[in-house]
Amino acid sequence: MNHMIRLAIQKSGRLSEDSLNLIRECGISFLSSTYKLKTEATNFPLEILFLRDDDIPGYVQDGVADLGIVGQNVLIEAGYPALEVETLGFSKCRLSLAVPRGANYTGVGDLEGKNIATSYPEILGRYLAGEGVKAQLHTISGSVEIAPSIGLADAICDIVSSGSTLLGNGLREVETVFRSEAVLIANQNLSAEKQELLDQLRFRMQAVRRARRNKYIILNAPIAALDQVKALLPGIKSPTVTKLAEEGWVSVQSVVNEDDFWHVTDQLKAVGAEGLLVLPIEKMIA
Ligand SMILES: Nc1ncnc2c1ncn2[C@@H]1O[C@H](COP(=O)(O)OP(=O)(O)OP(=O)(O)O)[C@@H](O)[C@H]1O
Ligand SMILES: O=P(O)(O)OC[C@H]1O[C@H](OP(=O)(O)OP(=O)(O)O)[C@H](O)[C@@H]1O
Ligand SMILES: [Mg+2]
Repeated sequence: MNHMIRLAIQKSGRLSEDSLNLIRECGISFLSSTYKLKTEATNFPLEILFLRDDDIPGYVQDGVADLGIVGQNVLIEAGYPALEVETLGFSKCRLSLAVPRGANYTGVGDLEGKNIATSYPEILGRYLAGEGVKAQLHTISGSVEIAPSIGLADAICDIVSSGSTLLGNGLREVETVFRSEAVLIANQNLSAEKQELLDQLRFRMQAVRRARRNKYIILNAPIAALDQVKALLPGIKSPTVTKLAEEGWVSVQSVVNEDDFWHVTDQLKAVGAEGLLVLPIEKMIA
């Protein structure tokens, strides 16, 4: 009986570093080198395959790999949405339509009858059908942003993050077609043993993600402001409150969401909190 689970990740590209970091932050150790396309973890029954990202959904669907990490854009384009089991919060980007900066564009209807270059004909085709627009799609596998300037297309649909590639190629983003982030995908017919390993991995990944989204905060506050501080820092169950040696003051320890951090800090200071210390959290198990 094979009790090892096989995870496919991108060999080199936008997903690689964050995928490797996530596995390591889950407490899994392994040796990796540029030339080795397969490695085994030393402290978890996990084998890691290093592949082109486009091949990962098909391999997981067929059971060649049990698990994979890919962008939702690649997963949906490949036609296997049901394989997704966990969003991972990195490699966030969008698939957008763009036209030459000077082109007259009033709405998606303007693309009727036009040539559009893309690496995502399935996702784009569905989007345009939903908008009732008929266009000619030219599928190219990379450097899509060059297409209008060499007369290959009137518009493009490709991945955008900062927008610098569009800017550098004289293009203007006009419609968001799809929003994407990295996801963990899994074969749908895993053995009971592999399902158990997947559950363990998901548990660890969730603890890592939760920890990344939160900070540990320690502060001093006058006892008179304690109720307001508690309301601002509810923590996981409730904050820890200990007396300071100085009369009339307490130390409060709690957890705060990164997104709320600056807003909450301003309010804490406004009610008299002092000496705030903020620490990263390594793992967070609810
Ligand atoms: N600029 C970006 N910012 C954030 N995420 C991105 C960006 N570009 C791509 N991604 C995400 O990362 C995934 C991999 O992108 P990458 O450019 O490395 O793919 P690729 O060139 O097709 O790689 P491969 O050689 O493995 O086929 C994309 O499918 C997308 O989900
Ligand atoms: O909006 P931006 O921040 O400029 O990012 C968008 C670019 O990033 C990706 O390409 P990448 O740089 O990964 O190169 P690739 O074409 O080799 O995949 C994507 O295909 C876009 O071209
Ligand atoms: Mg690819």
